[in-house]
Amino acid sequence: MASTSPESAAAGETNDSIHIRRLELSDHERGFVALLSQLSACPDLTASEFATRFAELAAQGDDHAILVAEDPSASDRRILATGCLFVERKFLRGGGKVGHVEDVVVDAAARGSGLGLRIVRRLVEIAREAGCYKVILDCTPELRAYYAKCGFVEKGVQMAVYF
Ligand SMILES: CC(=O)SCCNC(=O)CCNC(=O)[C@H](O)C(C)(C)COP(=O)(O)OP(=O)(O)OC[C@H]1O[C@@H](n2cnc3c(N)ncnc32)[C@H](O)[C@@H]1OP(=O)(O)O
Repeated sequence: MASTSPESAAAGETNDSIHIRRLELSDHERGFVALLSQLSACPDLTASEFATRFAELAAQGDDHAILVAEDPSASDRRILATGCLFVERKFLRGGGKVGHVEDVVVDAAARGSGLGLRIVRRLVEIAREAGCYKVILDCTPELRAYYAKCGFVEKGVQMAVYF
């Protein structure tokens, strides 16, 4: 699921010129890491560091998917948005699976046009197709309304230990 296979444009309610697909190795040159830095501290990675992490994630097969959005008609094909799903395999629920949505970010210049909604909806669809019984995520209180639009309901309390 992580890796190089092209993603069909399955999430196209709006903004149809934007293509959503799986992360590719060459996305390092298309500003993928810089885009992530709009979400959290994300120092640049060398091409070699990026390739190492890409290979590690690809080795997780269908348990890890990173989607990216691009405008194929743009000359530089910069990455405009991204979001990640990883699948946790449990003993609970008869060996059930839980999807975790992580690292959702839309480039500041592309926000407000439905791209964030499309990315998250597609990640949820992938989780459903993978047999997950639920999909969960952590976010700040300010993003409640956005994730509600994506179909999420508030549940429980987030706890963390930072190192
Ligand atoms: C699990 C995680 O990764 S949490 C981290 C989320 N990422 C970030 O905070 C990074 C910075 N922010 C962003 O990248 C973007 O603002 C995002 C991802 C939060 C939203 O992306 P956008 O493409 O702008 O959202 P999109 O245009 O699809 O909006 C969908 C709906 O949610 C609403 N919405 C979007 N952002 C917000 C917000 N911050 N607060 C309230 N509502 C919002 C929109 O108004 C829209 O509603 P509508 O359909 O009624 O018009």
